[in-house]
Amino acid sequence: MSLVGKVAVVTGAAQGIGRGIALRLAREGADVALVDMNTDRLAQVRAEIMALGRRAMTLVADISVREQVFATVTQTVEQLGGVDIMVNNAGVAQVKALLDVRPDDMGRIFRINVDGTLWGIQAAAEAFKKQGRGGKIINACSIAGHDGYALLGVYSATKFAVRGLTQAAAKELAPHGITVNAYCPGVVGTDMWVEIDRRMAEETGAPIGATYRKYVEGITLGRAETPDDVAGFVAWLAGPDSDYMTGQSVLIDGGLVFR
Ligand SMILES: NC(=O)C1=CN([C@@H]2O[C@H](COP(=O)(O)OP(=O)(O)OC[C@H]3O[C@@H](n4cnc5c(N)ncnc54)[C@H](O)[C@@H]3O)[C@@H](O)[C@H]2O)C=CC1
Ligand SMILES: CC(=O)C(C)=O
Repeated sequence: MSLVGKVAVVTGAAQGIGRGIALRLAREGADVALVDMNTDRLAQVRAEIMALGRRAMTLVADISVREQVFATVTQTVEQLGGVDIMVNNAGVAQVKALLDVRPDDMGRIFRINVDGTLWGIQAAAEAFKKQGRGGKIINACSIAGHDGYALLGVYSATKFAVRGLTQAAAKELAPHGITVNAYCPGVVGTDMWVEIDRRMAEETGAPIGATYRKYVEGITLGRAETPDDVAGFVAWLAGPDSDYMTGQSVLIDGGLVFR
């Protein structure tokens, strides 16, 4: 257990990849503050973590609102005694042809995926600097932050932006002992992909399930990714073995994209 005595904040922790990360960090010994807008599911994840013998708290917040993100970190420090790891995981997808995108389509997804990630970086960095013992910031990127995908163009743009923020923050925060990295999953069978598949069907006329199957067929390891596949890597990024790594957005996708 590499994270005993550490406190982590995980956004988008009520389900999917965020839930998987929160549980894995707790299994590695961390206490966890769970941030999301889905109150009921947050409470379930909190109960799961407490059953593992770790402390857990829930914080209902919209990560696109800067003050709310700062409040989650402040409350974590007050209630769990500090903060060592910030996982900026929450994000949303959007399926739309680029030529159909209008100004209203741009705002929300950028506010959540890009602004929300930056507010998380800022809030964590402020707390880490005050504590004076460094810290780990870990952002959710995607294969779509390495390649642009048809009908996922605006989403891809947000994830390329996350890579840029990750690199710049790594450079700005290194003098404070803070590392900043990102994980880039491939096709993880969460609610996000159920919705992507449904919207792809609407946009292309493909049957429900066909887009998901097509993406999965491209995975070298021959199966879709699970939240646990992502969580193990994030736990490594959160732990001491990644201390010499910063500014990286690492593909953890079963061999879907090769770089
Ligand atoms: N599912 C996949 O195949 C992949 C997902 N990702 C990224 O991983 C992250 C997690 O994805 P999934 O678990 O699949 O998604 P999901 O849709 O299953 O879960 C996302 C969670 O984030 C929360 N959330 C959304 N907007 C929020 C906001 N403004 N404030 C607070 N919480 C908010 C939702 O309530 C939900 O609990 C996202 O950043 C996504 O872009 C990256 C690559 C692949
Ligand atoms: C949801 C996501 O990032 C992809 C490209 O599958």
